This record gives sequence, structure tokens and C-alpha cells, in this order.
Amino acid sequence: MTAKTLDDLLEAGVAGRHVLVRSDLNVPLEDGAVADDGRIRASLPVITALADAGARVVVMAHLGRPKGTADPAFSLRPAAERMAELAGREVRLAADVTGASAREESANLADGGILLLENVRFDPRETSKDEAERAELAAEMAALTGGSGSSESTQATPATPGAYVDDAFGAVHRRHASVYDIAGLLPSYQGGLVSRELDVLSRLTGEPDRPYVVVLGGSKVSDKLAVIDNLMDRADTLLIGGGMLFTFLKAQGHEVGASLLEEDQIPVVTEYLERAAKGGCRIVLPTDIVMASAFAADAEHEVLPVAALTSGAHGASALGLDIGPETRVAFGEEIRRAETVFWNGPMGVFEFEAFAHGTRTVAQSLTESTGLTVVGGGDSAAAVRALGFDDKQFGHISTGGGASLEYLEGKSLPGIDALERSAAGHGTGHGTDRSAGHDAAQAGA
Ligand SMILES: Nc1ncnc2c1ncn2[C@@H]1O[C@H](COP(=O)(O)OP(=O)(O)O)[C@@H](O)[C@H]1O
Ligand SMILES: O=C(OP(=O)(O)O)[C@H](O)COP(=O)(O)O
Repeated sequence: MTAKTLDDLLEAGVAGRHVLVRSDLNVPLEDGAVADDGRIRASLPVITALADAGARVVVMAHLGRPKGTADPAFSLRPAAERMAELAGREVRLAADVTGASAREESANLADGGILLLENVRFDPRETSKDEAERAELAAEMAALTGGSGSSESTQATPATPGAYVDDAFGAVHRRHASVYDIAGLLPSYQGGLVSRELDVLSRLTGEPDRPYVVVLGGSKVSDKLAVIDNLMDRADTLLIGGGMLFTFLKAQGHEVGASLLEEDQIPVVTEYLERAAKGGCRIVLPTDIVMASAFAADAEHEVLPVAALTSGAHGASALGLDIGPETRVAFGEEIRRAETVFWNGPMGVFEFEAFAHGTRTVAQSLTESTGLTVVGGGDSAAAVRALGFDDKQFGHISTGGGASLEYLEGKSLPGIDALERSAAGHGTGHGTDRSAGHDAAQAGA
């Protein structure tokens, strides 16, 4: 059974109905303002289409990983303000997720009005591994549509039931209340952004043109290390940069100082390296690293050959913040030779110009490739734009990094599964699904 789509919902009619929309508004902030609004722009078409059709739109989204507390540093206020500017209409922001403010604002929504709930991860139940906790939060979210369970809302009647639209492609790999559990409680639909993303990415899952090169970096190290297992069966070459490379170097016996490191993943990457050595997929690691004295834009730094890291002479507080020049050349050649390239995760701390060279080279090389090039991930997409590239220079820029990687791995995605189950008339299987919550720890639970 395939998921129902936004068009199905619009055809059914939404005027006067509360529609919950899960969007991915997890945007980078700088000095309290949105530094890259790509995900907001990508989310707006669905939100405005529903509002224009007379729906009372309640948007749910997360920002960062606030670990279940209402930390103002993770407020969605900057995203709400930017969304209002881009949409040219009012976007109200509730002060909580399903509390008094959310209930009142939702009940007061006019036809065509847009309300954004506060960061859903302010509520610890959103990412909980406990199904019952997530189900409880999902029921409170569903009740915002005025359906059964709502004690306060007076707007909707049983003749105009609420609906749920999942348009948060970047979060479809998360088994969270607002992504997964909610779809079992309301008529549920797949948003246009999710549909488009799946459409493009499906071109990489069949028989991609080879060589097929996957470039991996970024800072969500354990998430990204986990996908390598399946990707090794699909890609010809993996180029490893960013924060995850230090776990590989450590596994090879190098000293990585204070660089990002997942000590407990060393056996896992050792197994990857052993598999690669036996043939099949190649894992290409950097041969030189930019080591810095501190995590700062103006930190002193030097290029060290990887072989020099073994001695540990760089000190325990030094940290690797970018791939070195020799590695940049090697990665560039691999990428230009490829017929299919998927890239997720910056090669270094691109937010600091001194450590942006690796990311710039990878982006530049993708633009010079004649094959299909796909960039995935909130920060990767932000990086290419911040470094002056145009979206049009790439085959596709996906709003989801982890989500697209898990899709390319061939894994089923909880958010999509839930929509399909809903379309087939089934819920999300509470009480029977023992695998629930497998990723909650990774996502700020
Ligand atoms: N060597 C490194 N050390 C620490 N952080 C890094 C390193 N390389 C890249 N990063 C950081 O990774 C972050 C992006 O990671 P991630 O969220 O995994 O990417 P994406 O959002 O594209 O999936 C960036 O903020 C960047 O500064
Ligand atoms: O930024 C995101 O993913 P990405 O960094 O893999 O692109 C999504 O918003 C998901 O966030 P999460 O990885 O904290 O669940």
C-alpha cells in the first residue's frame, strides 16, 4: 500500500479542518537568527497550499537536540519569524508543544491560519524509547485538531476531522511521536517534499551508474558510521572526512588528540576496514589532516600527514578540524571520475573559513562531475550555499542527510512506514512493535 498524498487530502477538502503538518525546520542559527533558510523554503509549499485551501494549519518541527527540556536556545522563534517573512503572512508560535498555549492557539486558528508549535523535542516524550510515552504525546498532538481527546478545542466537529501531513523528509528516519506515532491516530498523508525527495533518491537505489562514490563527513558520527555497513554493498568507493574519520584513524592506531571520536565504534570501523581490504567497496581515508589548537575560528593550526599522528606529538588537546590539501586533491579526483556521487556531511568545520577548504573542494568537485550528483543533509546543503555555490550546480540537494542515507541503505523509514500503514487502515502497531525507539538515543532523547 502506498501512502496517500497531499493531493488526495486537498481533493478530499481541507477548508475549516485542522491539519497537523510535520516539517523539518532544523535550520542552522547564528546570533539567534536563521543562517540558512533552505529547509524553511522547502517546507513552505505544503504549508501554504493547505492554508490557501482554507485549512487551519498546525506545524510541528524540531530544532537541534535539546534533550527533552524547554531550552530557549533551541526555540523555533527564529524559524517562525523567517517563515512569516518568506510566506508574507502571519505565522503564530505557540509557547509549548501540546500545553495550554498550543491548545488555545490551535483552537483560535482561523481558516487559512498558520500556527507553529514550539520545538517538539522540548517534550521528552517526542523521542522516548517508551512507546506508551510517545503514544501519549501523539494523542495530545492529534487532539489539537479538535478531534476526540481534546478537552479545550471547540473549532472542529466530527464532520470535519483533522488530518496529518508528514513533509519532514529530514526526519522520516526517526521513530518519534510527531513523525511515526501520530500517523496511527489521524488520516495521514505524504507531503510534496517527501514525495519529491523519494522520487529523486530512488534513482540511486536501483542500478546507479558506476563508479558510485559516497562521500561521508559531518558530526553525527555514530549515525553515519551505522550506514556504512549497508552502503559498502552498494557503493564502489566511500570517501571518509569530517568528524567520523577520527574513529577510523584511531582504529588504525593513530592518536587523534581531542578530535571527535566514538571510542565504542572502533570495533565496528575495524570490521569495515577488514571488509574493504578483502575487496569490493574501497574505503578511502585522508592522508593528511588540519590539526588545530582549539575549536575556534582563529585557532592556530597546521597540516599533519596522517603518518605523523601516530607519535601523538601534536598533543592531547589538538583537534582535527579539516582534511588536508593532499586529501583534497585525492578526494577531488575520485569525485570527478565518478558517474554517481552522493555526499553527506561537511569535510570539516566549514563554519570557520580556515577549516572550510575540504568542504569547498568536495563541493567544487561535485559541480565538475558529469555524473549524477546528490548532496544530502541540513548542514551540507547550508555549507554549499554558504560557500557560494548555487543549488542548480548539483543534480539534487536533499533536505535530509541521515534520512537519505538510510533510504539509500535500503532501510525502511519509520515515517514512511507509518504513512503506508495509515493508508492501509492500520495504526502504528503500538503494543506489538518491539523495535520501536531504536534511534531515539541518537536524536536527543
Ligand atoms: N572534524 C570535525 N570536527 C568537528 N565537527 C565537524 C568536523 N567536520 C565537520 N564537522 C561539523 O559537522 C557539522 C555537520 O554535521 P551533520 O549534521 O552530520 O551534517 P548534515 O546536517 O549535512 O547531515 C557541521 O556543523 C561541521 O562543523
Ligand atoms: O538535521 C537533520 O538531519 P541531517 O543532519 O542528517 O540532515 C534532521 O533535522 C534530523 O535531525 P536529527 O538527526 O537530530 O534527528
